[in-house]
Amino acid sequence: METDAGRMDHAVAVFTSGGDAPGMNAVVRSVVRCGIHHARDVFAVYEGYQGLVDGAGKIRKMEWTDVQMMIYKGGTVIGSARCKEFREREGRLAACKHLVDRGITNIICCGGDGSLTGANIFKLEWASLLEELRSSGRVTDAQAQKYANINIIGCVGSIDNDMVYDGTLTIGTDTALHRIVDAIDAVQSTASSHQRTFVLEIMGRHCGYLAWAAGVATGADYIFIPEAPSKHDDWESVLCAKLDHQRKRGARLCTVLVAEGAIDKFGKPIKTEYVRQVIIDRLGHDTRSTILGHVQRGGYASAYDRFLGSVSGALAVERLLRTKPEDASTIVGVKGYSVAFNPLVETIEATQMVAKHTEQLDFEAAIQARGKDFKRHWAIQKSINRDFAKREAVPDAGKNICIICSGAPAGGVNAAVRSANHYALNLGYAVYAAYDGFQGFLEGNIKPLAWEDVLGWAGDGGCNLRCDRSVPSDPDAMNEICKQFKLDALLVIGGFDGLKGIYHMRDEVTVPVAYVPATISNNVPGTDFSIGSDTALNAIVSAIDTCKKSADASKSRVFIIEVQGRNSGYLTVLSALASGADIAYTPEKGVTLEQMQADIEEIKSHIKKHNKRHFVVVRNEFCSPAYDLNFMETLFREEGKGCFSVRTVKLGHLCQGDYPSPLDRIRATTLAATATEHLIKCIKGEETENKKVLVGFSESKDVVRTMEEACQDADWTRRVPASEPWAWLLNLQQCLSGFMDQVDDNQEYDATAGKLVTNVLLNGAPTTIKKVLLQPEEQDQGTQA
Ligand SMILES: Nc1ncnc2c1ncn2[C@@H]1O[C@H](COP(=O)(O)OP(=O)(O)O)[C@@H](O)[C@H]1O
Ligand SMILES: O=P(O)(O)OC[C@H]1O[C@](O)(COP(=O)(O)O)[C@@H](O)[C@@H]1O
Repeated sequence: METDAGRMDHAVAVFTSGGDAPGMNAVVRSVVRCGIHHARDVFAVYEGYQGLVDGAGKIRKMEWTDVQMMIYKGGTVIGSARCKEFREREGRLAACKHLVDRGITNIICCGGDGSLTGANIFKLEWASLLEELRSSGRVTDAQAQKYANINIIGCVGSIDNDMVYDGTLTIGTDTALHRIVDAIDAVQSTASSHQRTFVLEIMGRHCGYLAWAAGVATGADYIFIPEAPSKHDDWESVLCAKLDHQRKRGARLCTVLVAEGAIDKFGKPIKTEYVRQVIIDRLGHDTRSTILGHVQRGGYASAYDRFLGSVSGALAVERLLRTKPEDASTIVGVKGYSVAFNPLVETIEATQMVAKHTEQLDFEAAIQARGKDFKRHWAIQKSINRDFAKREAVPDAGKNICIICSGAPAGGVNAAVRSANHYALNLGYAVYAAYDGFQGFLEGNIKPLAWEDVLGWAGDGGCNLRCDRSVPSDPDAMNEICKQFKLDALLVIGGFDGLKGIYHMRDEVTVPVAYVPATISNNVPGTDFSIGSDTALNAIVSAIDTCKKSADASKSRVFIIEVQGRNSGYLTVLSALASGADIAYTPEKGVTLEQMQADIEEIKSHIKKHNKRHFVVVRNEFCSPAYDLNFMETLFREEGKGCFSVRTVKLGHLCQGDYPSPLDRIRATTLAATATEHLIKCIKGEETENKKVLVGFSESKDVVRTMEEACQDADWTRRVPASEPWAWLLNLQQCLSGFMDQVDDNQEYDATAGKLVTNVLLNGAPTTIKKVLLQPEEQDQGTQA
């Protein structure tokens, strides 16, 4: 059996297969660059399995520069196809031969469950395919021995988010949500003008995730999904009663979403046109329908999908390097900032079970099999949408919850307020709003917030309750206001300073308080994400895309782009990673003159050796107390010595974004509902211990944490958590951009846990890495992009 060291010279191939999904290009880019980083030959297989079967020019060796300017694009630059031949042994035999000829035994397949099933069949059959080729003389004995094993890793590319696995979203889902939510926002504004009802069909043959998520993000009134049809025989009456009620309470429009594969409880398909006709016939609403179709799969990739594709591709390469012949194939799943490798066969089986349960009309099993979060999140959506006028009598009616927005505006805050408001009202609790943050609260600027008041807030940017940065510090004053307004609980939505205030008064404030983190800086301890950070990332990434394209049209230009974030480099690192920027200067690492000079020299060397035309430096507003944007511009221009031109952009408050992103709306809705649920438990006396909590995310799951737990590693002076879970992504960004500075390689890959959560990319001496990154052009001059 060959040794690990012996396998180091085997090449890696990456292909995209099945339905295309935005973010696939980020996977390809990441695999190519990480493979080269590890001194491997990397091939891209064009047109999915068809390329493997056809061989020849469809399997191309990739160089560093071949994957430039592709991260932002939708679809897949290397093509995808549905290939009949690969379903037959003859086709797979041809594929095996083409791979052996090129010394490829490491495969990364980015596709849906069909593609990954094909990959598994290929792996299981590999030995017999090889033997057939050897016995017929098409490969030599030596080749058969050398390439006796094939390693396969899957990355899930599918806009449907239909994989049942340890991983939050599949690649492409978030971008599809951007397209869907944009379309629904647009439709809602015209629908509102004419008081219309719109029925929209959303993709998802077997999976209702897109319809659910789009519904939550846009505040849709009714959602049909395959896994959870209405329990009523006559769903038409239920739908119409709901829409009628909405209208009578003042809603100017109604939105109904129908997943492509929606069915009723008898398994009969629910078609968009039929729904429209029912609404016209029974309610007489002016009702229109729109089938969004392939628009949902197209367009530029969202920031999250670029992040997801980049991390998945890199970690797939890392995993391949450590795969032993006896290891089963795995699928990469990303949750928060950590990665899980899921067993391929079991994952696909679990995924297919959902469709089977649905076919058998066992919907309880279907929604359970989707994963427990889905069931819970579906229930949250239903609670928010429930018709509160018809609610059963609630013992705690007469209790009041007050919402306070603190800090700076962040995309999704209004969705959080809407969610908390509807959730609480539907359970019989009155909701109050404090205007102008804690300042307003302490001044008694508090008013009831009616159900109708927050209509349309799911997609609103800014902060409709108005926020301010004051930090509360007087618990007596807080208690006095609660007493005066008969407030039984507080829901605070905001950034670091509000949390700090609540944390320090936690024992003195008498009412329960739930804190939902919301700031674009993503600097709140106790959570992986804060509301608003995804909107900000998308705004920044889109601005960098524009600058990159402008720079690419010029001859050798460096853009230095300053982003917000205060003492947190989150926005800097994540936007650099997602946009394919070259250099990221963060407050955590700081920036020295020496570092900038080294980077300038590196830029010059890239221009000479790789003929690269543009460079992007992303700097955080606080990355250096001494070297501001103007200084950097002067330094780069002066030391560039005419080799490149320099332009600067200070994004400032544009980082806060305009309309909140789908992810922020969904995160906000879920967190606020979970927080309100917790407050209600406290009011009811069901929760007696943890009455001051932070409701945030851990590995993308919503979690309720005590203030002590959440704030245990808060650095109160720098206003950041002492350990930032995303910190290792700077290493990945550097690896993928080819600009690596001095790195620390102390952290280890945890083989027992099967998890890669550290800077494993940096194993090996930094100087060697740098050299490897610069080698490809020198090795093979002929393959420029
Ligand atoms: N059981 C299988 N055996 C061999 N190849 C398969 C199998 N299932 C799918 N494939 C290959 O994967 C391709 C894409 O699969 P498909 O189900 O269409 O898309 P997706 O990957 O998006 O689920 C197919 O065209 C075929 O080439
Ligand atoms: O609007 P202001 O008060 O000038 O604040 C701008 C700051 O607000 C933020 O957008 C968010 O601030 P926080 O980090 O305090 O939540 C920062 O990234 C930025 O520096």
